[in-house]
Amino acid sequence: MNETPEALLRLRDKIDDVDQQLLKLLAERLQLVAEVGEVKSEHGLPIYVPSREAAMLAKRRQEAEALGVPADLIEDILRRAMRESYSSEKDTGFKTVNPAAGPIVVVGGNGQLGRLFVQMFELSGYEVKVLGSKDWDNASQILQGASVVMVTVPIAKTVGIIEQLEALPDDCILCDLTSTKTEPLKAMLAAHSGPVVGLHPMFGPDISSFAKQVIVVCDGRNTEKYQWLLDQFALWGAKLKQASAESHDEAMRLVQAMRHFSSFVYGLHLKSEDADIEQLLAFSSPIYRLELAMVGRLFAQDPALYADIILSSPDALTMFRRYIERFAEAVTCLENHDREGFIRQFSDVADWFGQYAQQFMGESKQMLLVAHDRRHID
Ligand SMILES: O=C(O)C(=O)C[C@]1(C(=O)O)C=C[C@@H](O)C=C1
Repeated sequence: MNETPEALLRLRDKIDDVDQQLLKLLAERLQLVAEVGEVKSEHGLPIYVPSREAAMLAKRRQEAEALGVPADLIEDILRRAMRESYSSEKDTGFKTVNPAAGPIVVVGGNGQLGRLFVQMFELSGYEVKVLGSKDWDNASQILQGASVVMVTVPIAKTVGIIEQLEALPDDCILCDLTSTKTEPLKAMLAAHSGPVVGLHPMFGPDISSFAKQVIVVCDGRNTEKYQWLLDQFALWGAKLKQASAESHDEAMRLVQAMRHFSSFVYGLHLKSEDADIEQLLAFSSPIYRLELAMVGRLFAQDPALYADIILSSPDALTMFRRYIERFAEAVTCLENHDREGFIRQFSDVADWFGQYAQQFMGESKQMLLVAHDRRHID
């Protein structure tokens, strides 16, 4: 075995020194960000400030280039640092947008998503009560004086639970976090005569902060009375996207039902083919590794949740049938060795994607680079 040359050892020592200086600078940045968090929670300013980020990144990129440092390198580092900023600033707490609000009741607040909202409301200075499955005997007491009742229970139970809510204070905001919106919204409007809003957080409970996370908002009734709740979410850094319940549910057919179902079938196919995951991993290209991660992560989660998400999506099954037909047609095209036909269809789809194809090419390239950085090969 070759000895490590003395010159290399000396250079590595110097690199260690530089990395330690970087570490100290990062610690200093984190400390400043913690102070920013204090100032923001005192003044009620949002965690996420896209204009500041864009201006700062543009400036640093310019300065990097002047120093012969790749601009993408400093952007990667700063974006990663800002992810820490979001979660650090979250821990300092948030201004209470509506200090006069009575208790916030989270129905299903012991579930994972429920717990996340309980934590965020508490960090924002509200009194929070949980109405769990074992608390229904005391429901009227728990709901007394509530300013918000947030329903976050499994999809299949949502409408039943909403119908079970009785004696809500007239001006209390009734909202839900279910991943379908038409039926829950209808049920909420029927159960309550006060402000109603349907919400769908487009993320799972494992996020470290709400910064840049999307919440779909479907108006039910009395927008002006629930606006403070949306303002509170915005302070957490969330991006609110207004939609009708129907258009939301239609989009979810593709965003959720189709997405999860095709991952499920691909997993089923791998299992049925008795694929050797070790070998697939060893031979995988970066994009296949990402595909395995995307499919495999489904099977680390609750099957009942996915069954409910897929089954609750209106008309998803008829769409799956159309998908199978297209799949079969595409196979037939190949069986017929119709290379021209395949290329023609490919080009038609490419035209349909238009400029998004290039955009997705760029985005996925970035993801692949990050995934590759994390790779360790012995
Ligand atoms: O400058 C701010 O407002 C911050 O909160 C700090 C910071 C950063 O880490 O630089 C973090 C989040 C914002 O989106 C912008 C910048």
